Amino acid sequence: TWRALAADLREWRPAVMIAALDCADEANQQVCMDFGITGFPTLKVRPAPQGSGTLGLFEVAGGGDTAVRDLRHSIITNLEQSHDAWPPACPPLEPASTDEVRSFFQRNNVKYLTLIFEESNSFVGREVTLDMLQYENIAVRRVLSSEEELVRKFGVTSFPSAYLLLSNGSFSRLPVHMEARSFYTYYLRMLPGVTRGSYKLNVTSSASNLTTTALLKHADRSKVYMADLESALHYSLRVEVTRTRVLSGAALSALKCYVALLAKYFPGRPFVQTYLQGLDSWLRNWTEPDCLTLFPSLLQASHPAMLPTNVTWVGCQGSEPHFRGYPCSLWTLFHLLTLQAFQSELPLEVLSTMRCYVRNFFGCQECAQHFEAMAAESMDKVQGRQEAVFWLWSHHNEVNARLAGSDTEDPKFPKLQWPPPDMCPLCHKEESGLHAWDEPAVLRFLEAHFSPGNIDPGYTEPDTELLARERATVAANVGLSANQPIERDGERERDKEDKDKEEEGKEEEKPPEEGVEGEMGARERPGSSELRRPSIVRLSGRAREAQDDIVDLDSFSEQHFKSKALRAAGRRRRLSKRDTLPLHVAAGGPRDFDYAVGWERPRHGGLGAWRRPEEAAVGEGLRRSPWFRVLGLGFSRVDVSLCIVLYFLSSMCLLGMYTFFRLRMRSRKGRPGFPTA
Ligand SMILES: Cc1cc2nc3c(=O)[nH]c(=O)nc-3n(C[C@H](O)[C@H](O)[C@H](O)COP(=O)(O)OP(=O)(O)OC[C@H]3O[C@@H](n4cnc5c(N)ncnc54)[C@H](O)[C@@H]3O)c2cc1C
Repeated sequence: TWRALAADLREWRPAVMIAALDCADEANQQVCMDFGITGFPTLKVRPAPQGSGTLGLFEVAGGGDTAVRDLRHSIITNLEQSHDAWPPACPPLEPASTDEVRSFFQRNNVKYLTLIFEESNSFVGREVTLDMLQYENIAVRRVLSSEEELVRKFGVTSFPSAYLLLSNGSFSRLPVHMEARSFYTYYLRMLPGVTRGSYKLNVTSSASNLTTTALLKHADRSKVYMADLESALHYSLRVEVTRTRVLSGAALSALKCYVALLAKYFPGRPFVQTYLQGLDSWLRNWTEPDCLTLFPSLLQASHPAMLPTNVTWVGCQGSEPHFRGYPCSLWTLFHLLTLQAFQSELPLEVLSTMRCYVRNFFGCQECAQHFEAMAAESMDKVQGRQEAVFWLWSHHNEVNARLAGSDTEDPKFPKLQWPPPDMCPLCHKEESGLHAWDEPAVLRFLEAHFSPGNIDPGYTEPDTELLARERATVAANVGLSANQPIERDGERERDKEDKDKEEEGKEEEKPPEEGVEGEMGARERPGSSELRRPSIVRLSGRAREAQDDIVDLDSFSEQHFKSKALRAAGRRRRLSKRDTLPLHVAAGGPRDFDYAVGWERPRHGGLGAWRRPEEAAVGEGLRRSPWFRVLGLGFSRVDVSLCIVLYFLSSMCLLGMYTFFRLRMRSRKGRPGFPTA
């Protein structure tokens, strides 16, 4: 549709230009967000900027099925409404008056004037005007049927009809076979003396059809690649979800379900799992009034929380950048999850989450509509876990069949009924001369193919490099060099001791909210009218105005890790006086945890399963510390100790005075009694 539209409006340049922007490409994420694109295809009209430089965007229509004619009409209507920013190269589109026509040749140096008589709701006149924009020696104006004087003068009997006026005052009706745009345009372009202008579109080299065909990575199609899965997570959470301007209601629930599912079943690297689990607990509770209190316990998890930010397609690599990639990885991810959830009590757990995700976030709107239609037809009928696996497999094959031979098919990776016979010979059989699937064999194949053991870590960034980079980022964020320990024993320790005391004093003096806010990003401040959001909620430029919540998963990871390091630094400060445990997480030293134990993770362990006893002890201490602050009412430890000492001394003093006076009283009472005898 868009290509047809661009071809149809080619002659309208320079008044109207059609440009395509690939919003599926992460490199265009910002500009697509600025334009408010939440799915594609979407068509936006941007009037040529004038003075103020404001965009003044308005949406014309969405949906690839909209007819080119309707889109063309919408563009004209929107052009006419944008009085403030009339494109400089756009001819007048409003109807001509009798006076204007009468004096036309005195004011314009052209050979021909074409008048198209039409009803007010007709677009032919304006379309032909724009079609002839690049042609010289001719002008086109529309005249409405209500312009009686002109209608009478030209003897117009039907609408639309076109009349050609010459500068000598003679006129004639255009002898066309059909009163239609293309017939008018063709006739006018053939007139003697009418020539095409010299307008040329400035095409920069980047706009030309240069495709960089990178060397294809070696991929074994019998494997599932972790690089594809992590790229899918990155793209879905950081690109696709953040396109949603208002994250509330159904979209928020869909995100929560999606993240909860990932946290539960995604067989990822431990730091990715920690990231997902952290995000899940945060999202799960963020509407509750006390949700933020759960966050500190998460920060005590010893594993760094991280989701790699690079996109690397391996099993989903296309022969050209616009083929395969993300949609392929999303299918792969959900197949994997249906099989990981095989023990789940809820057969629809994965499918309904996928349905919600696709409906709310999947950028390809056409795909989302097709998927929703399939889901509405039969998804609810799924009874058991095995049926859920089969439902996704068979419907994916349905999509493969529909798309085979379409222009979205990568010629190097044709759409097949999957798994093909060479991948799973036992999956195929013949029944009465027709192909049939052997379902038990298919299930066995799917279980093996989408098992964690079949996930190839190839092309993922090695854990050590990723963590080192992350540490460097965190260290930079907290103002330390990557190789510099946050604190060393001995000299540095003693030098810092006094400073520490000071800082501790200051820290203890802070009201309890501030201490917590430092870790969690935000908290309602007493006296502040505005409820501050956790720092993992980013307000995008546009959303900021409307105060819409956009969960910024990048900053979630960053903040999570950074605050963990900050907290650890604080914790270390306190611990360092008692022992000399090095702080490894941010210091770049050997890790005090072993996360590279493989891809498996404790299924039901949750966060606690990753915690070590000493962390639990430290956690206890930290959990108590806010109470200490509350009881201390802002006094430092020194203040409290002095109070206790003074209290003790004054008590002793009182006790001494009491004993002294009591003894004296006794001795006085006894003295007069002696001489009575
Ligand atoms: C929900 C959804 C709906 C979509 N709808 C459309 C649409 O309407 N129109 C459109 O043009 N594009 C649509 N797409 C994209 C399209 O389906 C492909 O994802 C895309 O064209 C890339 O194709 P591919 O060759 O990489 O393989 P994909 O079809 O994406 O498959 C990815 C991988 O999954 C495996 N696989 C293939 N078939 C199956 C199966 N039946 N069961 C299990 N695993 C399988 C293979 O290893 C394959 O490499 C949709 C994508 C999704 C996620």
